[in-house]
Amino acid sequence: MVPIIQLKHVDLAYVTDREVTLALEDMNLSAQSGEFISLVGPSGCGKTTLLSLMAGLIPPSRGLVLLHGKPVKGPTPEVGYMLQQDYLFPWRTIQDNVLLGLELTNLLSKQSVELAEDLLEGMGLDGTSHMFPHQLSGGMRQRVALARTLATNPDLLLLDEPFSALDYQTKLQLEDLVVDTLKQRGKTGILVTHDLSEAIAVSDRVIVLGARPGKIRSTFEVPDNIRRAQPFYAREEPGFNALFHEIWGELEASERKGKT
Ligand SMILES: Nc1ncnc2c1ncn2[C@@H]1O[C@H](COP(=O)(O)OP(=O)(O)OP(=O)(O)O)[C@@H](O)[C@H]1O
Repeated sequence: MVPIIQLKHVDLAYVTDREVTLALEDMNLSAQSGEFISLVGPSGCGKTTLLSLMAGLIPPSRGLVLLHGKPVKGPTPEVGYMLQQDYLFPWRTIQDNVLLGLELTNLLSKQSVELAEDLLEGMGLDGTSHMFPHQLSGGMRQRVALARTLATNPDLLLLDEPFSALDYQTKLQLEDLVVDTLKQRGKTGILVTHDLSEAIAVSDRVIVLGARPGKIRSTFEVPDNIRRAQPFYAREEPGFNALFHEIWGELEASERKGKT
């Protein structure tokens, strides 16, 4: 099967008039449709850069980034991006925020309002359509951001630490919601996180990147019993702690290598 997203021998160098920073070197990565992958690694190893490449926000300096087997030429509605901050527009209603992506891509239709209502209901936010972002809690705003990302019906969702600014309870609830929503819709998710237990609880695979220039250091398949459990309960499954310690060891080794 053609992977939904694939990076082949990708280098990414940031060039400024002062210096060249090689953020990624010979990166090879692919995700199959419906998979959920987490990327973990030391600060500055290129995780966000990797998502920016997949989102078509920056082109690779070398190599290929392929979406459904075709080179990524720029941002596309097929790829959704969710960040740590919700970036809702404070002057727009919740409904208008949800519909922003459709509006920007000229895809608004008579059915759009209904779609926004359905998405908000799916996020447990019925009745908020005509409210404004400041009237919602941080967790609710992040749900609106998820609804907005889903409104354009992307095949691939890129998630850059979307839960890290939330309190612990809300974070666990949102992890469940995101995983459920993606599974139900058969979407692919790629999550960047600094929270290793979150990475294991939500993913099919956890990929550990080495210190800059980022490369894949190792890949861990999450066992079936953990994958099948809801993220909240996955943490209690047999084998969870052992896997956590194994990946933690890799992360520590990767950090140490970066400092030598
Ligand atoms: N626009 C840019 N111009 C120059 N260098 C950049 C730019 N963006 C990122 N970098 C550098 O590229 C490297 C990778 O950055 P990136 O943000 O992808 O790492 P990260 O793994 O996501 O980090 P963190 O976990 O701290 O968020 C870092 O050394 C960073 O300083």
